[in-house]
Amino acid sequence: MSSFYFVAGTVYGAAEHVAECVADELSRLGHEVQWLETGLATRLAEPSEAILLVITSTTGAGDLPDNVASEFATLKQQAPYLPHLQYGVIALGDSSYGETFCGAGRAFDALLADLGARRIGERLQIDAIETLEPERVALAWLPEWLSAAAAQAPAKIS
Ligand SMILES: Cc1cc2nc3c(=O)[nH]c(=O)nc-3n(C[C@H](O)[C@H](O)[C@H](O)COP(=O)(O)O)c2cc1C
Repeated sequence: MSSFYFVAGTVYGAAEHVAECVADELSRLGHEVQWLETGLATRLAEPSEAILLVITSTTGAGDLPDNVASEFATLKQQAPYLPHLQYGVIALGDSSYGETFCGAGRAFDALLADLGARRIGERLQIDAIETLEPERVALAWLPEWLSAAAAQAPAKIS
């Protein structure tokens, strides 16, 4: 069994639904999921075997959803060094927004990398123009991401 921390940023619920579907699948596979809604910087700085999965939509002009914006700001301000942390990112967006496409997911990815964390696999970007069922895209991506996790973090995936 492996442990995953989940952070879900959402405005209208699509990213939250994706996160719930992915969490259900990880639970079904026997893994443990812990949702981090507050105290993100403190929890991530603690030594842990948990792998972080950030699932977030983008709002405004490349902005973070309100429900994760202050946690993100605190993480950036406290800037804990996170070399023990491995993470993945599922970014929901809409490519018709042009340069701000999936901006919130990209911002989380860049901040975590700046803090010394290591991303597992590639960031998944789900375009609302291409699918009405983002959870299907995420669930199709998950096995490959878990394989990458097993290759990159064998001690953490079992
Ligand atoms: C007001 C508004 C602003 C948005 N701004 C962006 C944006 O800048 N970049 C982007 O990629 N998607 C943008 N989107 C698209 C959403 O990220 C996308 O529809 C996503 O699936 C919504 O997920 P949610 O229901 O979890 O919030 C925007 C959507 C709305 C309604």
